[in-house]
Amino acid sequence: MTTAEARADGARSVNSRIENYRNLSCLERLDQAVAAAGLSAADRALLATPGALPLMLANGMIENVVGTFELPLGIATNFTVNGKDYLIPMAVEEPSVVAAASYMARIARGSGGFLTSSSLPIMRAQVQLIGISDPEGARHKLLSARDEIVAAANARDKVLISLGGGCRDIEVHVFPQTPRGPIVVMHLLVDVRDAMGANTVNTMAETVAPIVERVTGGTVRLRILSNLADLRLARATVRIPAAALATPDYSGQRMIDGMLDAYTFAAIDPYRATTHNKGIMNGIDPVVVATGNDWRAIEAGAHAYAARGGRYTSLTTWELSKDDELVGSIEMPMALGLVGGATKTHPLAQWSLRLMGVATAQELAEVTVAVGLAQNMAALRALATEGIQRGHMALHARNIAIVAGAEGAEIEAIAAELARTHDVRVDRARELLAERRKI
Ligand SMILES: CC(C)(COP(=O)([O-])OP(=O)([O-])OC[C@H]1O[C@@H](n2cnc3c(N)ncnc32)[C@H](O)[C@@H]1OP(=O)([O-])[O-])[C@@H](O)C(=O)NCCC(=O)NCCSC(=O)C[C@@](C)(O)CC(=O)[O-]
Ligand SMILES: NC(=O)C1=CN([C@@H]2O[C@H](COP(=O)(O)OP(=O)(O)OC[C@H]3O[C@@H](n4cnc5c(N)ncnc54)[C@H](OP(=O)(O)O)[C@@H]3O)[C@@H](O)[C@H]2O)C=CC1
Repeated sequence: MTTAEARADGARSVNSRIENYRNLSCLERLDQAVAAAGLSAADRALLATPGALPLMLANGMIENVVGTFELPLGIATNFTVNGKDYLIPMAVEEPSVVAAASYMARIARGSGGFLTSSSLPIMRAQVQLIGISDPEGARHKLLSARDEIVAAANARDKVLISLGGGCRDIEVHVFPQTPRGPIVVMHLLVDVRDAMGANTVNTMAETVAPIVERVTGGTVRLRILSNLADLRLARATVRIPAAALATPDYSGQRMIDGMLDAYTFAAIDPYRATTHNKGIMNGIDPVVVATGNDWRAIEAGAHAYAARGGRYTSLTTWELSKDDELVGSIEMPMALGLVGGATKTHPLAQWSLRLMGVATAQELAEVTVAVGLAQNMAALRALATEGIQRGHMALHARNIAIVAGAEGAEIEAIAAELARTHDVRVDRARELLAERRKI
């Protein structure tokens, strides 16, 4: 099944624009999301009841388990990607991330939302070869043995082959001079379908190692995937007319100018690019975590890709179209799975995937980078105008109120006062709490 066919197959009609969502109670938000996404009563119960990850399951996931560590799970609203609406699960500890993504998605849906594409889910596995005096000769021998190597790799994973995946090709990279002598690295290029693919390709790399040694006469050392998944790219673009960005204080054109200046700063300066990309990962990591995927792998791939030209730069680009629209784009590795790893073990990972209604790992990857682009747009918009603190600190104020000891209705009341006076500090929150409790 192609990605497009799978999408049509899994098509369902969701309206991700839920008015007044922020002002509902947690249970009311859950009910609205369950209704909007057509989830079951069991799906509602999974979230409504504490302990979604039973200790017995957690104990089977990692070692020396003593409990579970919970994070808030929020839902970003308003997303339209390729004409289809999505509710986005985001597991994250940082305030203002979910609000910012939802806000930019609201602006973007006015001009059609996000358009995305992706390459096939091809992962690289590396087989390191040492002890060879003629590295170029070894390269040629390996390329001549390509068919045997690919066939041996594919013999290991019948399930993957039956799903249309498998090892497609090899590459050979030569490092003629290293402190340890010449090193040759063979890459297996494997279509891993709907898996993240690490275990899949690692197994293949270990399987073909004896052939690599026999063909070259060298010694194999490492056999492991590369997290620089530069053949497994997901892309998103968004076009925003100036009018959609205007606020009472900033015209749309002034906003675009500010955002383009902010982007250019990230494009030229690695110190700024690192923070800019952190802002992009603010959107991506919460989706990766919520769907049970390996966020270390995604982070490693993202930053290596950002430095691929030998200079660390922005993962997004922002331009002015000839119609004076702001055009944002993102392209980055996105090795996400719908199967494998914790995606099938963690009940909330499965819940999150059902909420999104994604049919393939490619669709998940594309929606996830769209969230990253939205998040970047939010940060640029805030930074280019009023600064990050007003919007972010107003939401962070609730954290500060909790740290100061506020409970129940006190939390919103103290947070509102901290935000109103632009004085979001724990000692101020303690003063306000003491005053309130005296009354
Ligand atoms: C925070 C906002 C959105 C407020 O912005 P605002 O103008 O106060 O928002 P609003 O009250 O006008 O609401 C607009 C929409 O935002 C959403 N929204 C608004 N508030 C909520 C809320 N409480 N709960 C849920 N959704 C919320 C919601 O979608 C709402 O529309 P509605 O659906 O209501 O019609 C804005 O100031 C913003 O986008 N700021 C940027 C925040 C941000 O980037 N946070 C990330 C943390 S900072 C960081 O780590 C990264 C950084 C910044 O360093 C990266 C970089 O440097 O590039
Ligand atoms: N450097 C890194 O990033 C590393 C990461 N990891 C970890 O590896 C895990 C991910 O590995 P991964 O290989 O995805 O997981 P799994 O090995 O758990 O799952 C992949 C397997 O699932 C089966 N499968 C069933 N349906 C599908 C489908 N539709 N598409 C593809 N495969 C399907 C396949 O065969 P079959 O049924 O025969 O198994 C496939 O080999 C993560 O937990 C990650 O943290 C591990 C090592 C290193």
